[in-house]
Amino acid sequence: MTLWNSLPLRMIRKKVKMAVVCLCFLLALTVFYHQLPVSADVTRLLSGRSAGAEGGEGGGGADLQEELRKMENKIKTLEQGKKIYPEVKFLTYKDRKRILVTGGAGFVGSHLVDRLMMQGHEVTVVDNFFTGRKRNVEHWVGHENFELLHHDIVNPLYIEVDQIYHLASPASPPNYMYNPIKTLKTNTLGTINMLDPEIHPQNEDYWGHVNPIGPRACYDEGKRVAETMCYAYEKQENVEVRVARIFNTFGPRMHMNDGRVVSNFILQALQNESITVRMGGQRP
Ligand SMILES: O=C(O)[C@H]1O[C@H](OP(=O)(O)OP(=O)(O)OC[C@H]2O[C@@H](n3ccc(=O)[nH]c3=O)[C@H](O)[C@@H]2O)[C@H](O)[C@@H](O)[C@@H]1O
Repeated sequence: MTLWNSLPLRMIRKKVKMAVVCLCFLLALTVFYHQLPVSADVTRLLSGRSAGAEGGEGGGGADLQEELRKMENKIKTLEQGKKIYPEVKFLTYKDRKRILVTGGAGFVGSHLVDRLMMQGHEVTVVDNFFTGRKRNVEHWVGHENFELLHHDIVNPLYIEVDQIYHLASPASPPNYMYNPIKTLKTNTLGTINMLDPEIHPQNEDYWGHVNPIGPRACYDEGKRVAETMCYAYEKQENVEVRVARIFNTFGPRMHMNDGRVVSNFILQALQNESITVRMGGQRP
């Protein structure tokens, strides 16, 4: 055995090797760190000095601090569960109305809700979500002027409001024909439940094609009875009533498979299909 290979010397050799490896690693780490674009800013931030103070130009540290402050505020807002809502007008107690919108989670109803909320009113939506979707009104959920109730208007609802917009009803043919009895109940019993006061949609010079037994009768007749009831309440109980008959409304939030003419046309056009015009275009 030579002196070089003796045990103490072998141990010293091992330690020297390890020290060289550690030094190389530290050297590589330092080079890598100085190549990171944020390293200078982080160093400045940690030492509390701005770029301007250090180099006499720029002010990048102050920008970074501003960004950090903004991010902190965002995190705080998220932690507090605060949501950013569309801007609403402020109405005084005298002008602000408590408004109930039945079917407010539906296509037309949800746009009405947007308008009323932005005008500064207190809005309560009642919907059984048969065709409506929470997502149509989710941008208001949690707002102090907004309330969403999962309720079927066929059952009475005791709630004190100044106005009611009554839109709860399946509107597209496949939906209202799915359960004709329920459609009739919603438009008759549901309307009675809401009459105190009442406003509901359907150009008043249109008198329709009356067919009390056809597949669409559940909707048509239901709406007719609902109108008759509204005016009976107006005459007998002095309930202030407005009736709006809307036709073939279309726009954002409409169901793709709504089944009515405009959405059918749009869908067919988008799919590069022929557009279906029934009865020689006499009626949609
Ligand atoms: O064009 C029209 O004449 C129709 O316009 C709108 O209907 P629309 O918004 O197009 O249809 P949907 O998106 O299906 O909205 C109806 C809402 O009523 C709700 N609904 C339906 C049925 C029911 O029993 N209860 C109830 O709350 C649905 O969930 C839905 O949110 C009105 O809501 C209908 O009353 C009207 O008949």
